[in-house]
Amino acid sequence: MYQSIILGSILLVSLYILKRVRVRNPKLNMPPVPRYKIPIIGHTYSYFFNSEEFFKQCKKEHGDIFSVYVWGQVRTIIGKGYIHEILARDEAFSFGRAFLKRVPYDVLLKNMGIIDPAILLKDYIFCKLSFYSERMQKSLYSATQKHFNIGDQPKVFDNLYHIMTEVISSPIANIFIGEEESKYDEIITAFADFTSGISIFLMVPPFLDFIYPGLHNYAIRVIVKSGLFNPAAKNRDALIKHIKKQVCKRLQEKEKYGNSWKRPDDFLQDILERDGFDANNINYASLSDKIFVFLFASIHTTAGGCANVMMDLASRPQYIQELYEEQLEVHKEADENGILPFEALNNMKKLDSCIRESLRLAGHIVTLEHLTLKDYTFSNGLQVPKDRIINIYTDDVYEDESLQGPNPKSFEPFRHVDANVPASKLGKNYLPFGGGKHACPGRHFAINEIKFFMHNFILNFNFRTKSGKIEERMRVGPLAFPSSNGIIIEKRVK
Ligand code: HEM
Repeated sequence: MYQSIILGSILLVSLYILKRVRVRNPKLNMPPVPRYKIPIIGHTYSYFFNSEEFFKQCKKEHGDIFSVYVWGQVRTIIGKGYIHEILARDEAFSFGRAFLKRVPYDVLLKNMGIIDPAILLKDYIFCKLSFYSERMQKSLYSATQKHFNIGDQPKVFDNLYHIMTEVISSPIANIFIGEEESKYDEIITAFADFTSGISIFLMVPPFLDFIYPGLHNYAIRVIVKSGLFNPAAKNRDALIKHIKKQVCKRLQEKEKYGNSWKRPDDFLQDILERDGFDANNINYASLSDKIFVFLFASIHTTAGGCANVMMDLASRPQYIQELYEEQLEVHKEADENGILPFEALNNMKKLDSCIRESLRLAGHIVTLEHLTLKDYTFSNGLQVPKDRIINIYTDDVYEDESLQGPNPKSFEPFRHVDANVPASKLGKNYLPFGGGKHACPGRHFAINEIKFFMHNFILNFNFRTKSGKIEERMRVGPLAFPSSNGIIIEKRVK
């Protein structure tokens, strides 16, 4: 027993020393590392429990680029002066590779094959935003009716993020696997459950990396492979069942109607045709994983964005009336079924500004994790090695008056109305969608969804926080998530 403890301790200390040697790579002009008191723990405590103050202090002492020692590894933090280098140099910094270190998609979606999600989405979905607008509105409207089904009495809703993953899963299912299958609760639950499952990978801090860098990733891969926690395996059967049903139906109809068959418009049909559809050899596991890969990117982010906008307004109900008046005016453009023309989105100026403000103040202190693909020298001469985790110090951007205007951290929903900067417009003072070549290609799609959802929500309901106070974001270390506290919703008397 004692022997194992002694051996274990020697191993830990050796690993620690080895890691420190790597931190001080003598060949590179590395960013400064602030002093820390406890070996192995390093800056982890301040990073996790006092991140806002900790990073302010680090920046004050060390400038725009510095490294911190957390979860047993060194990561480099990039302040506002150098963020553009990370976003512009995709040969050196990768958001996707850093994401894979946290979420093992290669194991979760092992049947996916090689695809470029951004290109597929651009080719098949984002070029048809106006075409999909009516379906997006209808499915958002019916999902809202279902999930915010209240009578004449006010009702409390807790955990908006959870509810919104179900609401947003509805238009996503409609556009990705078709109108018919999106009507099944089983599919909506599978989409939402997969999304919430993946978000857990991002929320769990990599404790095991204290023992050895990379051990956390190794452990989660084992857990996923063993099936102990695998949101894709859990929901794959449901997705395959519905895809199969659709594919069989489409094959039969195509056979029956020949050239007069009206091909359904959705992503499923697009990728079937793109992959040289062989009716006798359909790989359903591969098809389902190709759909899964888009779900987290499109549902988690948009549901979180919606939940934040709702909570920000519920916290400040004094702004809702002005937004209501704007939506009433916009709604005059709706047809007899309540469907707005695509162009009506441009007239929701105040709502758009409010959404931009909510995304701007999402609350992360550092975020947009990237991984270095090679040794890199910043324009100030500091260097980082290959395989280094890089975090962008977003709070540095959002608390800067010269970039944001007066009271930069206060939520002012109409701050952007006159500035002609819609919520989807990227800028060096606005980073929710990243930037550069890999800036989120789904941002217009996402903002449209949030606007259509909020349009109906504001027209139909009054809402306020249950606590009667401003609800802040839920903080997990330097990251922020929508508050899970309740809001009270009641039907608007028209
Ligand atoms: C409010 C909602 C959303 C937010 C905040 C968001 C945020 C982001 C961010 C920060 C990135 C990384 C950008 C970078 O590397 O610089 C990204 C990438 C991406 N997003 Fe979004 N996103 C949202 C909605 C969506 C939606 C609805 C879709 C798809 C329908 C989508 C698809 C993607 C894809 C495919 C990428 C990878 C782009 C690439 O690597 O080239 N996103 N998103």
